[in-house]
Order: sequence, then C-alpha cells, then structure tokens
Amino acid sequence: MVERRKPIKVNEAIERVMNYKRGGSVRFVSIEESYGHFLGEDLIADHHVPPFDRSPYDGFALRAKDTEEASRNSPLQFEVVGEIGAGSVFDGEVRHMQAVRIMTGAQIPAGCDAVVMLELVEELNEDGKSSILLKRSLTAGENISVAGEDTKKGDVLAQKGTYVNPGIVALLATFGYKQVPVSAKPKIGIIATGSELLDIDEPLKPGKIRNSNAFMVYSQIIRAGGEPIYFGQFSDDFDTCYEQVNDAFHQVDFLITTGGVSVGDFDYLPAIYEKIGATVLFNKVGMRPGSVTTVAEKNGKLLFGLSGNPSACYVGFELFTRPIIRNFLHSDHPVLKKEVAFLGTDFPKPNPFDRFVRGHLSYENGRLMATPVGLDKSNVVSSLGAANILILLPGGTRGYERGMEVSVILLEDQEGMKVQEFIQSDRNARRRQRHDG
Ligand SMILES: Nc1nc2c(c(=O)[nH]1)N[C@H]1C(S)=C(S)[C@@H](COP(=O)(O)OP(=O)(O)OC[C@H]3O[C@@H](n4cnc5c(N)ncnc54)[C@H](O)[C@@H]3O)O[C@H]1N2
Ligand code: MOO
Ligand SMILES: [Mg+2]
Repeated sequence: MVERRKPIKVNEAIERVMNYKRGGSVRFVSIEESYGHFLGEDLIADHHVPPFDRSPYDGFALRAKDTEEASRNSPLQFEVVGEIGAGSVFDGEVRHMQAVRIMTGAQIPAGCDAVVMLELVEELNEDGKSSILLKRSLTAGENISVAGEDTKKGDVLAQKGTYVNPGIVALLATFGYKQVPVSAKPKIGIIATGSELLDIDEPLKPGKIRNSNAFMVYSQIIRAGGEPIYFGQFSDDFDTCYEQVNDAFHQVDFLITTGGVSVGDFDYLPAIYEKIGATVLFNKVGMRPGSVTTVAEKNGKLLFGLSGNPSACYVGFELFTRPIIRNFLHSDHPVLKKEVAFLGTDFPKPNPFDRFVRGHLSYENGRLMATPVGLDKSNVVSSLGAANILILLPGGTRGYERGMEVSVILLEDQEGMKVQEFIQSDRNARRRQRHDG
C-alpha cells in the first residue's frame, strides 16, 4: 500500500523548521568584500557625524550678529582674514566685522556662527586687502552643518544581521571599519537525485532532461546569503544516494536534496532519512507547488528534501530553507517579506491547498499589481525566470478574480519579516478575504 501522508499547514511547517534555527559564528572580511554579507554585530556610531561644525557651501564664515544692519541699500563691509578649504582649519578667532573665506566641508572657524554663499557677496580688493560687501543679514546657525546632525555618537545605525548594501558600506567606512565583522555564511550542500538527469553540457537523450534544480538552488542559496557546496547529481540507486547523503551531511551546516521525496518506486529519500537515523519533521505540506517538501533533522542539523519538480523545488526553498539561512546570519527578519497587491488577471482554478503562484509585481497607476507568469504547474521551469513574487492564493476558494487583494511574497527583497509577522499577515489576509465575500 502506498503511504498516505498527512499534510500540515505552511505556517506550521515554517514553525517546525524554525524550532531548529541556530546562529552561526562571526568572522571578518575586508570592507571591499563586505557588500552582500550580513553584519556580525550592531553598527554603533563611535563619534558624531559630522565630527565638527562645517560649511555646506563655498562662501564666507562670519558672526551673524555683525550682519544685523546689512541691507541692499547699506551693505556692510567685512575684512577677509583667511581662507580655508575642506581639510584645513583656521587658527585663531574671527573677530568683529571679520570673515574667513571657506570652502564646502571645511571646519567653521572659532567665533563664526553663519556662512554666506560666494554668490551673495561682492568681493573687493583694495591695496592688497580683501574684503566683502554683504547686503543682507544672517541668523545665527545659518548655513552651518552642525556636528552630529547626521548621526550622534552612540546611535545604533544598523543591527546585527542587517544585509550590507552600499549605504551600509558607506557607514562602515565612515566609522573606520577596514575589516568588517560579518556573519559566517552557512555551508549548504546540494545533491540532485534522478536517473533521468543529464549534466548541463550533455546533449539531450531519449527520456532524459538536464539537471536545472541543482543550479537553481545553488543561486537561491547565494541570494539567501548562504554558501552553496554542490556534491553532484546521482542516479536513483539507493546505496549510492544513501552514501552520498550520509557523507555530505557531515560536511555542511544544512543539506538540500532535490527529487526522490514523493511516493514513487525510486523516491529513496524517505528510506535514506530512516537509515541515517533522521527524524522527519513533515513530509507533506498543504500547498501547491511543493506539497511533497520534506524536512528531516538529525542531531539538530536539518536536511531539506525539496521536490524534483522545478517550481516546487524553488518554492520549497524560499519558504522553508531561506528563513533558516537568514537566521544563521543573525537576522531577526528571516522570512521573505509579504505585501498586499491587486491580482492582475483572473485565476479561476479552484484549489483545496494554498497556492504559491509565480508572479511578477509591477505598478499600474500607482497600484501594486501582481500578475501570474507562465504556466502554473509544479513541473514547469519557464515561469521562474520572470518571477519576482509568489502570489499567495489561500486554498478552499472557487478561484480568484482580477482586482482582488492578494498577499504577495517578495523574492528579491532583502529586508524580510519576522516569522510571527509573516504568520499574522496571513491571518489578516484570510480575514480580509472573508469580508470581501
Ligand atoms: N502517486 C503520487 N505521485 C506523485 C505525488 C503524489 O503525492 N502521489 N506527488 C506529486 C508531486 S506534488 C510532486 S511535486 C512530485 C515530486 O516528486 P519527487 O520530489 O519525488 O521528485 P522526482 O520524482 O525525483 O522528480 C519529479 C519530477 O522532477 C524532475 N526533476 C527531478 N530532479 C530534477 C532536476 N534536478 N532538475 C530538473 N528536473 C528535475 C523529474 O524528472 C520529474 O519530472 O511527485 C508527484 N507525484
Ligand atoms: O509538490 Mo507538488 O509541486 O505540489 O506539484
Ligand atoms: Mg518522485
């Protein structure tokens, strides 16, 4: 008799996986390499930015109270007592009716509390003595970029686990991180199973297909922030697969297999879990695609048995493997971010299970539109290229119509979400749908 599996809900499956979350270690990389890593500790300002009051313009620094009487009809004359560019400092103090020629970024001289732009003064040079004529008054603090206006000493600028984007790199440089503490990436093994699989450089043969999953998952791991290790593709032979899985399992932080998790005659993964002594957390999830996604655990280490069907494999990875990777990287927003959009086309297919439709998110007159891309079958690969979202269509309905509000999961987003927010947003969406009719 074929095994009858009991499906669990997607959110329940995510929670079961996250029971085995564990953070990785911290290491250092050079700042040039830091882009795309995840911060290994909070980034805290150890000084004010800017560190000193500075000029935001090329102009003249002076004392605002000396300018009170200046007007178009009776301009005031100030003696220019020095000139400084960015990086230079004016020694001494600026006194009554004096000004210092100052360039953008230079430190405001002692005594000054305002800057007037070059364009707004008339420059005079009499007997080798420079002065300016000012036709308007200035207020104290006018055109001064004050110390700490950007960030204050002690501010937490980014939390541990934050994705390092170019802006974070700028902050790291500002605070002198030549070497950046980053979360060590989890090593994630990939094994593809299936006697039908050809290497990607092999010509097609009858009954055979090229192995796309291994390379798709390889890049999904990189996008999620992990370090992929490809162990190869193996034919559906129990002993070979068992040896490979058992061997790879000891070399990685997490192991992914693709294919062989269903109930077919050559689907050996369930028996392999049993033989290596792993406990299965679930082997059926109430979703399409990816219903056969299986996750097992041995000594706290997870094995992700992703489906052989490409779309199912892809979705299973993003829902269940990605959060565990982000958590390893110390993110407290490990799950992909969920948003609300309007469905771009009718989706009449009824479905008992929650459906994760590969879709494309675009803007139409300021509204977020979610449009399915390609054929919605779990064995297709063509829908994946254009997908930047998964459209979540909860099961138990008669189908969906264009314009309905739907939840979408953002595949390219780096911000993520907390697990509980992800789960809660689902409840809100279901409530919304009940209200809609
Ligand atoms: N009697 C039943 N049959 C099936 C069930 C079921 O519940 N009862 N579930 C179906 C569902 S849903 C899925 S999804 C698939 C899952 O199959 P497996 O995970 O066991 O994967 P395989 O059998 O090895 O392969 C399925 C399919 O995917 C192709 N494949 C496999 N590996 C790759 C790869 N690396 N690159 C590209 N394509 C790959 C393979 O050729 C098959 O076409 O089971 C259903 N059946
Ligand atoms: O896992 Mo299967 O993808 O539900 O088609
Ligand atoms: Mg199978």
